[in-house]
Formats: sequence, C-alpha cells, structure tokens
Amino acid sequence: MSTNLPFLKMHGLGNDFVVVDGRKADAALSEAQYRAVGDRRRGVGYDQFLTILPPKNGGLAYMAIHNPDGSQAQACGNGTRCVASLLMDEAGAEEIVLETVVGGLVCKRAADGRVTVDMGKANLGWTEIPIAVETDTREVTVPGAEAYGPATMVNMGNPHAVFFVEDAEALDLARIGPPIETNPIFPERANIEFVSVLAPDRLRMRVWERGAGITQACGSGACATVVAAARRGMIPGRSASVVLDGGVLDITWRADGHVEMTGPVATSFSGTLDLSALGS
Ligand SMILES: N[C@@H](CCC[C@H](N)C(=O)O)C(=O)O
Repeated sequence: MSTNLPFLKMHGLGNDFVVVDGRKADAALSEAQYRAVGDRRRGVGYDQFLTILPPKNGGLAYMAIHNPDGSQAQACGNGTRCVASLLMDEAGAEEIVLETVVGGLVCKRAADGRVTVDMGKANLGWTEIPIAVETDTREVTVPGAEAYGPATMVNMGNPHAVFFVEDAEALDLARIGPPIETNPIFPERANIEFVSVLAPDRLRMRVWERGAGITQACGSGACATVVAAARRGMIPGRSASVVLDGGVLDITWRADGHVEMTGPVATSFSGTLDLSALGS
C-alpha cells in the first residue's frame, strides 16, 4: 500500500475522528499503526479511526471503526454522523444508508444542518450486551463499582453500562473508568457512562469510552443513556437532550425500539498520514 494516506479530521461535539477513504486505495493499517496514529503526543490523535470502504449490502458505503488502542468497535454514533455528512455532500443527497458491522444505518440531514442517524434497535438481553452473568440488565450490580449504584446495560451495536449518580461532574472518571471498562463481568469490555438527571427531558452524561478513555462526547453512549433512563423511570418519556462535555445530542428511543440521534458535525483539518514513519 502507498505509505501516504490522505485523511480528514472531523468531530461531533469534540468526539474526534481521523477519516480515511479506502474505497479506491488500500487503507488498512496494522493494530500498531492504529495505535501510533492515535497517540496524541506522537501521532495525529483521535477518539476513533474511521475507514470508508465500498458497500457490502446495498448501502452507499461501509464504515470500519477502530479505537486508539487498536481494537475494532461495532458502533460509533458521532463518527457515523460525520462520515454520513461527508458522503451526503459527495452524493448531493439528503439521506443515505451507511453500513457498519451491525448493518445499514439510515442517516439524514436535518433542516438545521445537523445530522440524524437511526442507530438501529437497542439490544437489552444479557447475552446481547454481553455480560458474563444471566441477569435482568435493567439493574446490575457491577462488582467493585457498588458505590455508584446498579448499572443499566444497553447494547447499541457496542456495549454500554450506564450508572445514574447524583452529580456526574464530581466523579474522577480517569480513576474509576478503567477498572469498570475491564471488569470481568464484561467479556468484551464496555463503554461506561455516568449520568445525572437535570430535568425530565435533559440528562448530563460523562463517558469513559472502551479503548479510548475520556472523550468529549459519545453518540452511542448518549443513545444508551436515554434508553437506560427510560427503562429505569428516570425520565417520563423516551426522548431527551443529553448534555456532554462537548455539547448536546438529541435522542429518541422510538416505539419500534430503534434509537435516533441528532447533532452537529464539523471538519477541523485535512492532512496526510506517512505510514512508513509509523512502523508496521
Ligand atoms: N465515540 C463513539 C463510540 C466509539 C466506540 C467505542 N469506544 C467502543 O469501543 O464501543 C460514539 O460516538 O458512539
């Protein structure tokens, strides 16, 4: 493969992405190269590395998702909105289907320029999360994290554990996130959200992302948060605005079980990755 790979740096609410186009040229990196590019001191730095690939099943394109620790993720809500915006501009379309490992996601440009994605159904069964013990995923005591109360588990394509706390601002996420992410109760690790209820339709969420750490926003996490809040009776309905470090996402858990998310997207800059400088 060519050692120079053009990229765009995009973000949704500060949740930032390196986006490369692998539709015409080979853009597959090794795990070590994903880690090197993701290193914010030595590389470009990103929360997720997104590779646009040819479609596999009738969509406009397929998107592969990698975390900065080199692992692959099954879902990335903000990244989906960013890449969809790019592809809608390219195609002159207001609606497209962007495929991911979990299926085709319908993405639309909203009237105000924001981008909406239908993230598909929220999966709630214990084997779907997945968690290691057969249990009702509405309230699960996570060993070692009892101080934060029971977590509600939601799979949005990727696994999430949502803790409702009095004051999400007060928590030292960098200290408490890692041991919960890697708790043996999560065989595939998990994204960890801490949430406080601000109003019946407004939730404050902070996130420790699997494979990425603290990020400014997590779209799938915001979806999981609204589903969890509705399941726990923390909000009266199934829609809420979720306030993240980087801004606000509007989320609706539809009656058919699908979750829709709307928010802004932005492009920060473009550049070229010199892969030969990153090792193999
Ligand atoms: N930033 C994302 C989630 C990215 C994937 C996650 N770290 C995982 O490993 O599941 C989003 O906007 O959803």
